Amino acid sequence: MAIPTSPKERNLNGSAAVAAVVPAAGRGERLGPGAPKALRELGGVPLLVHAVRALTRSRAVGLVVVAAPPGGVAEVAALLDGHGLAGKDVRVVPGGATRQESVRLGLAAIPADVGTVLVHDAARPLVPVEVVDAVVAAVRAGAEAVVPAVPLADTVKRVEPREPGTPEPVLDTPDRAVLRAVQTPQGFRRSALHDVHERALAEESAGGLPPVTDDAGLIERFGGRVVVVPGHEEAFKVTRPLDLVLAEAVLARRRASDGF
Ligand SMILES: Nc1ccn([C@@H]2O[C@H](COP(=O)(O)OP(=O)(O)OP(=O)(O)O)[C@@H](O)[C@H]2O)c(=O)n1
Ligand SMILES: C[C@](O)(CO)[C@H](O)COP(=O)(O)O
Repeated sequence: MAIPTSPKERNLNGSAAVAAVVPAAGRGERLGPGAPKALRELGGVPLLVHAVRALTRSRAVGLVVVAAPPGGVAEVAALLDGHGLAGKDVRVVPGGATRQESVRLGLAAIPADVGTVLVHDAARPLVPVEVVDAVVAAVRAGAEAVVPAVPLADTVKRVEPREPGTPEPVLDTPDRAVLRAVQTPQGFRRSALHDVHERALAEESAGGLPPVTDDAGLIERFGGRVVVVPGHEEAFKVTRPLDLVLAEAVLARRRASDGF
């Protein structure tokens, strides 16, 4: 799949019109023992490189800030340069102890005049560029926060959690028609995302709420509005070993159809 070389969109002063934060500092415990998940390979290439390439295929994305495992900034920067991303505006900063903190640290490295920010998991290596562009378009059309999502294939039940292996009482079965499985990149008006991360940080010192699992959750927590746009089944997150098997199959199918 060729990466278009069209010029990136810039603001009047030449800065990136859209910037993306890629939280990549997780350990990947659910994937099993090994390197940090972002550095695990898919088709011989680290997941992080696939994820950054997926973002840079969008003409709109002019800057990518990667939140790397703490202590791994130089290694990640060298890795990205070694995979043909040296010419792109890709910066690397140390991530944090949670995904929320990693995003906040990545956001802090984005110039103040960038108006639209994406947040995309390094663990979602195969997101099609059409999803990236659709999220950007929805933010540009006025949405404060936008998440790509897909309908659920399984029924979902709310339970009373118990220790692993102990049967869990079912509380209810939400109507699947009103549920969506949320993906990334999530898109935001930069000011909105910055404000909610700062508010969450301020509340943390006062024993605030637990970290959110997605950035749109912070917008909701502080009363903002989030809208869903269609995601894509290939934008799944590599979390467990079977996900890597699926990702290899998807990548092989793409390479076969693209002739390389
Ligand atoms: N402290 C953290 C934790 C997670 N992430 C990133 O957030 C994304 C989604 O998180 P997840 O899939 O949970 O990754 P891990 O935390 O690495 O996985 P696990 O929970 O299995 O350890 C990943 O790209 C991960 O690198 C991060 O930047 N900083
Ligand atoms: C942000 C996310 O990918 C949306 O589904 C998801 O919440 C990340 O969860 P994780 O446990 O940090 O992987």
